[in-house]
Amino acid sequence: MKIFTAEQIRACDQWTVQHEQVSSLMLMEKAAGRCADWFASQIKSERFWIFCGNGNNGGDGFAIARMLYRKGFDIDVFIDFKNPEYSEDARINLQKLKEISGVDIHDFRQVSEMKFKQDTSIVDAIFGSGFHGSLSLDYQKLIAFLNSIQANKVSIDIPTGLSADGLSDSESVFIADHTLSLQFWKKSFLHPETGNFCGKVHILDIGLSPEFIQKTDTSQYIISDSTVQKIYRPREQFSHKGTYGKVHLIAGSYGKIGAAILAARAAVRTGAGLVTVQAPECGFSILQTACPEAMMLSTGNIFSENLHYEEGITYGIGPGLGTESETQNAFLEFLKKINKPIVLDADALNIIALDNAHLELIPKNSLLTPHPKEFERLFGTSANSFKRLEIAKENAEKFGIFIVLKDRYTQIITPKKTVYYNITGNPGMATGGSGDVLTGIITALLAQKYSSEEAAILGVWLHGKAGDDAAKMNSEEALIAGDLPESLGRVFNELKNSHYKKTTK
Ligand SMILES: NC(=O)C1=CN([C@@H]2O[C@H](COP(=O)(O)OP(=O)(O)OC[C@H]3O[C@@H](n4cnc5c(N)ncnc54)[C@H](O)[C@@H]3O)[C@@H](O)[C@H]2O)[C@@H](O)CC1
Ligand SMILES: Nc1ncnc2c1ncn2[C@@H]1O[C@H](COP(=O)(O)OP(=O)(O)O)[C@@H](O)[C@H]1O
Ligand SMILES: [K+]
Repeated sequence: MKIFTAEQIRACDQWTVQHEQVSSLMLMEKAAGRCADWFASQIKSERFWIFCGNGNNGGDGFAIARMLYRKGFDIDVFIDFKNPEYSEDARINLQKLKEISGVDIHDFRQVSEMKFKQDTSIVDAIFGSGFHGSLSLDYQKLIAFLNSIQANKVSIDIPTGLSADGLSDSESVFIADHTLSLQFWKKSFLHPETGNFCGKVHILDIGLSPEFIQKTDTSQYIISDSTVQKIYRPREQFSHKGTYGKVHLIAGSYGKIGAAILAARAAVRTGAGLVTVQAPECGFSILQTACPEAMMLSTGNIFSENLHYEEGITYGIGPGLGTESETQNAFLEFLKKINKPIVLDADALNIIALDNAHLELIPKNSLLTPHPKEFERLFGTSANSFKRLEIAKENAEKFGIFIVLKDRYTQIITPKKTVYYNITGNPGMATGGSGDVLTGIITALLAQKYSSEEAAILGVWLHGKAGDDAAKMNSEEALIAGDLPESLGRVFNELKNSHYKKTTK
């Protein structure tokens, strides 16, 4: 699914009005209808306070107010009495609303004097994708007041004060529990500094032109279920373990053998034909007990100093590896021997980060899976996550590598600077060892002859889905990394079923 800028969304809006049998007023009616249906089916409140601005976001708010009133809800609408200028479609919808005697329209400056009943929901239709600059004092006070109220809060299209494309200049931003975004994801929903204001994002299809969407280029995408279904290949009937590749995980050291176990369990559950763990002997008995499906190769006593290289193996290196000087030397020598894509995580990245020259040793099309701190060690600090993404793009291109930048919405950055955001997963996965599982998953997919790009996209999606399945079983709080490989089976079954549904009657 493509992510468009605010400007592209505006162009899509205009194109739809010019090329399809629909006026901008009808489009607003459709958008408002989808929102009103969502409110009626998802929100328990009997009454709504709807705050409307002077542009089309406000227009959506007026139409939503009318529709919710007709559905039997108690509605109060708040506008800016000091500014009588409206966009054409907002003006028409305000007029329609004024014709309904049961809806009270107030100046928003009166809100703090009004009695607030507990089950009221607050709707923010003040500013949407047309917002720029910062808010005047009156609006800042309004947003501060609304943010201070305990209520269910919903933003239409985008929380007021936020920009669709990145950081905004506004100091005050409406804090929503839900954002009903029209047709598209916006980039700002996907980054921590801005996404925190959106609450849960719901994308409502308002039927904008598929032709425009198809022909308009972008370099940023959401990984949708349909993208993953196209990548996924079910297993072949006449296959054997050799068909599904040999994985070697170079992982674990004294006190961190769990990381190797988690990666190994994930690799066997992701369908690799044969999995071997290269680890120090101190971990052998626990590894062989915890994951008997995997074989072992010794790399030392309590840390790795002697790595084994063989042709035809897919390597995933780093979880719990340690950064002893012997391990550093062994790993860097090992890198020089490899000429096909590998997966590098955790301490493998920390060793590379010790010297910029090490980056040159990474085979082309390899996958690096840093969390933000590891990313900083590799490529330097950045002021915010938008700048970090730009640095990631430059380096992915420069070194011909895929960077899997782990976050709430993990970003995959390709050597061509395309960005894929993953939206599966949940905060339950913020627990030690989740990243080790991802290394096992991606390495197993690479071994099964998925391309680096496919392995990254399918891998992060599967990992997040497994997290969602595990949270359903165990709650986000009680989720532990070891649950993730156990959940993969249900995720694969779902994926396989949707694959066959697409190809059979
Ligand atoms: N994307 C689409 O296809 C559709 C979009 N619609 C709505 O239209 C919205 C975009 O409408 P607009 O382009 O009119 O933009 P907005 O309504 O988001 O904002 C523009 C209005 O806000 C004012 N404004 C902007 N920045 C301000 C600031 N810092 N302080 C005070 N006032 C400020 C402008 O003067 C203008 O009146 C979307 O967010 C969505 O809600 C829907 O009506 C239907 C279809
Ligand atoms: N709030 C969150 N929502 C969704 N996924 C998350 C969240 N926090 C962490 N994750 C995921 O969990 C994994 C954590 O990886 P990492 O930090 O390397 O953990 P570890 O080093 O303990 O294995 C990443 O894949 C990340 O995307
Ligand atoms: K809004």
